[in-house]
Amino acid sequence: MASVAWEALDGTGPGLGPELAEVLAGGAAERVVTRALRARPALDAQGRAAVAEAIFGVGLWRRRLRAQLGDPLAPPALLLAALLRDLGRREAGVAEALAGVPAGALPPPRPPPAARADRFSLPGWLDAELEAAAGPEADALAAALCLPGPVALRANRLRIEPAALAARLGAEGVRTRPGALARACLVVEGPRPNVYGLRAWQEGLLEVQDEGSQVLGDAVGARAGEAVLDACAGAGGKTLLLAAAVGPAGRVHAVDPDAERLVRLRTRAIAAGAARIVAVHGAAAPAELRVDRALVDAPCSELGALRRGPDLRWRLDPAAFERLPALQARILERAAARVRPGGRLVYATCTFRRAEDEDVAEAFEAAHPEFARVAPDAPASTLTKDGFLRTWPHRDGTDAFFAAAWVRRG
Ligand SMILES: C[S@@+](CC[C@H](N)C(=O)[O-])C[C@H]1O[C@@H](n2cnc3c(N)ncnc32)[C@H](O)[C@@H]1O
Repeated sequence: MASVAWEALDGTGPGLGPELAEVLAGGAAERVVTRALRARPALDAQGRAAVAEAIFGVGLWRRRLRAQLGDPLAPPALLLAALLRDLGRREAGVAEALAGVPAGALPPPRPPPAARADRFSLPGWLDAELEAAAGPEADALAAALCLPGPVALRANRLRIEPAALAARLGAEGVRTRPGALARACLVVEGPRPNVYGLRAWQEGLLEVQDEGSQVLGDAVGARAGEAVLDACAGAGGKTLLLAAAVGPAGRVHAVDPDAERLVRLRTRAIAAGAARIVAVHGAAAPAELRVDRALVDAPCSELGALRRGPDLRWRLDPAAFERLPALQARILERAAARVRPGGRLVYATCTFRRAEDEDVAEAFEAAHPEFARVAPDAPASTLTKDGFLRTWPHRDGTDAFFAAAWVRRG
């Protein structure tokens, strides 16, 4: 926050009240930022960045700013002034002028709040989830969820190996290092590039994909020539990784009830040179389909991906999580029926809620003795003592993911 060029808000900050109010009332910050920038076409790059940071920053840090101000009803412009002073480290007078509040409107600064929910600006229910999931590491997890995380890329191994891609990207001015956990991962070092403007992206050599998501795809352990079911394929993040793993002699069967996502998957598969490998089935796989491996990348509360949107935590309704375990169990059950004897089943989520992770996995195996738990195909550092997979933002620099794997006996 301190490194943002806040001075570029000069003249713009005082007009941001309606946009800040919209985000605070539950509007999606990404959309509000897009509209705010469209309404101010004369802004230069620094001005645009400062407006975006102001809206995202107030959206994310609202609870902390209210605590710092000692005022739960502080108006949006005062929250912006507090953001600039307390997190942006500007003088009070400068912060007030940039935010468009009267001089002296900010109360004297207070030390950072002691309570985790205030310090890391967490809704109370999320604070409790972090405590339950991470215990003594909850503070570190909370801190990591407040940062955007690195840009991770996946080399499309149908076309290029990671080392050769790193060289190509280097020639385009993008420095990367190999990911620590996933086979085809490169992590961008230095400033965030415009990935979609890169020649390498236009040639279908890479995808943007969190390293944890790549670890999940790798965990399926798909081999050349195999048939794999991607039972919750969505727009195909993992489908394309699996397509590269099975190669031209294999097949990935993509299923998802969201037709719009499947359209995007199809487009991406064409761009990646995987169109002949991926069979897109719609909401259900053909009744006779049997596969070597099945992945259930289940719909979930997505708490592990909260770094991706600064306002997400304030827009979630925890009451909506109640229905998830039953839905997850149903999808897992359906996918399990497609796995041939000796084949492998992987259940995955991007959340750290036990009710959607271990509890679903353990209930499944209790009902299905024909499935034996095995360690997911993943680096040892990501495996728990119970043989599940977990990645963590604060430990691994990835989103938080969970996976369980089984082999069908017989
Ligand atoms: C975590 S997302 C999948 C992300 C995707 N695998 C990827 O890597 O990009 C979960 C997906 O489950 C799908 N879904 C929701 N209900 C479902 C159901 N009953 N059966 C199968 N998939 C479902 C959603 O449409 C969503 O695309």
